Amino acid sequence: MSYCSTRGGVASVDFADAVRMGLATDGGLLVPEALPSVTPQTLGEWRRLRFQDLALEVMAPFVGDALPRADLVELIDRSYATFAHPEVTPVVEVGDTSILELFHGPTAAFKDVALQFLGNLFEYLLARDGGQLNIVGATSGDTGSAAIAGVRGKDRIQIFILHPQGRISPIQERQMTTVLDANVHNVALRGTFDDGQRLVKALFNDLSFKERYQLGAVNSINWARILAQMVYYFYAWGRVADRLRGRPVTFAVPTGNFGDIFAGYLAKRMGLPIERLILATNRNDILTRFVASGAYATGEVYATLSPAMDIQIASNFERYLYYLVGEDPQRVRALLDEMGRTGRLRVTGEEHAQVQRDFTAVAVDDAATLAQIRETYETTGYILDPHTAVGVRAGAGQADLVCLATAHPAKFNEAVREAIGCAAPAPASLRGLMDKPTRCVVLDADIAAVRDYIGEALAARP
Ligand SMILES: Cc1ncc(COP(=O)(O)O)c(C=O)c1O
Ligand SMILES: N[C@@H](CCOP(=O)(O)O)C(=O)O
Repeated sequence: MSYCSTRGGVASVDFADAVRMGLATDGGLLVPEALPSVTPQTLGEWRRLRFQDLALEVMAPFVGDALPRADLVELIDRSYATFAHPEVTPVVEVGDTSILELFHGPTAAFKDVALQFLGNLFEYLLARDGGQLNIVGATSGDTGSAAIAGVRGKDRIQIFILHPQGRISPIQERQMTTVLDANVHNVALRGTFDDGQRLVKALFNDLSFKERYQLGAVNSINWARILAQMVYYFYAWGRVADRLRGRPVTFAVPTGNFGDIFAGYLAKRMGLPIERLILATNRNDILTRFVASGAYATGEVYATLSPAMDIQIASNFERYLYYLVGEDPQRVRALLDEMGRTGRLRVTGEEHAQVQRDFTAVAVDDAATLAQIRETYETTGYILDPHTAVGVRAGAGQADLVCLATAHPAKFNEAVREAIGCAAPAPASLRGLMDKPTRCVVLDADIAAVRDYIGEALAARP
């Protein structure tokens, strides 16, 4: 399997190089040169596989010859052994809604599904091929701690995580800043998540800096993130397939950077019978407006009760554009140039009609988020986290629905308390964090400040 860039400047890269490259060197995002198809017969065989065996089947064609199959098996088994649930990502019935629980990993959010795997994959590639990796990532709260948990204490890896100061939940902040391993560097940025993501991309686009410091990516710009996230769409379908009796499934996906729902989109393109993908946003509704109007136009970022989705520029939107315009890199470049010049881009009427066939988009504000947490609790006793509540609300009334539960509610107990008057019990991984010592620096959202900090931190290493 080979990978190419959405902007046409990189081609024929194998899986291992795609993972190491992170952002493509032409500024685009790496995508498979051809997507494998899954036949109904294969789906039938996959239906009853346990999560780890299914992960192997889904991932193997994308990994190709870059890793021996036995090594991939070992990586997958080790990555999911850290999950607290034997099924890894179970589907539970809550009233008449199926909830795909993605929060049983070490940091209690869906990011663990990909980042436990990616951390082990980086370690494997470095041990096999040599070299060092200096990870630079941006987080709106969950990627950061999951990435840190994936690589803390690992040889040959340093990790720098930028989070927006004061814009993530207290628990999310502590999950990162209480990790005191020498290879972990937390930065609170005076700015928004979008500022952090812009800086990370600027550092990757500075090719001499990227090469000199051997930068690696843990955000969903890294293809391995999307690949690992595809697995649970197949898994969830397998869990509900008997009940559906041949009807296609609909997924509701709380969306910010568009990585999670994009994985579902690719699963559908591969042949998974998905009727609708419901794109659920909070008040930061740039994607919802795009689906409604065909115009993607940035606006102000609002702080909401689902802060991990307080995002304007969704990284993986570029990957979707690539498929929407018929895998034409020139067209992708033209649309992105328009975006760069004017702050907005517009697709054609025909493309817009396709967008509306691909997604149903719903924006859910904080009041409706709280109402959903309350309603679900009162009718079923189940506590939703605010991001999941956005998805459940957006999917209300849809038949054959599976909602992705992207975080454990105890990560957002301020919102949970406001909704139901009590807190969600915390899993062991979230207990005691507020009493631990922390380490973090505060920087301006300025490329020179971040570049200097990384250079100095790496120079100071023994
Ligand atoms: C809890 C939670 N839900 C949903 C999302 C949105 O996912 P994505 O950015 O892949 O669209 C995020 C952040 O990515 C998150 O942390
Ligand atoms: N919501 C995310 C934002 C980063 O998204 P990613 O999927 O590209 O890593 C977070 O929690 O950090």
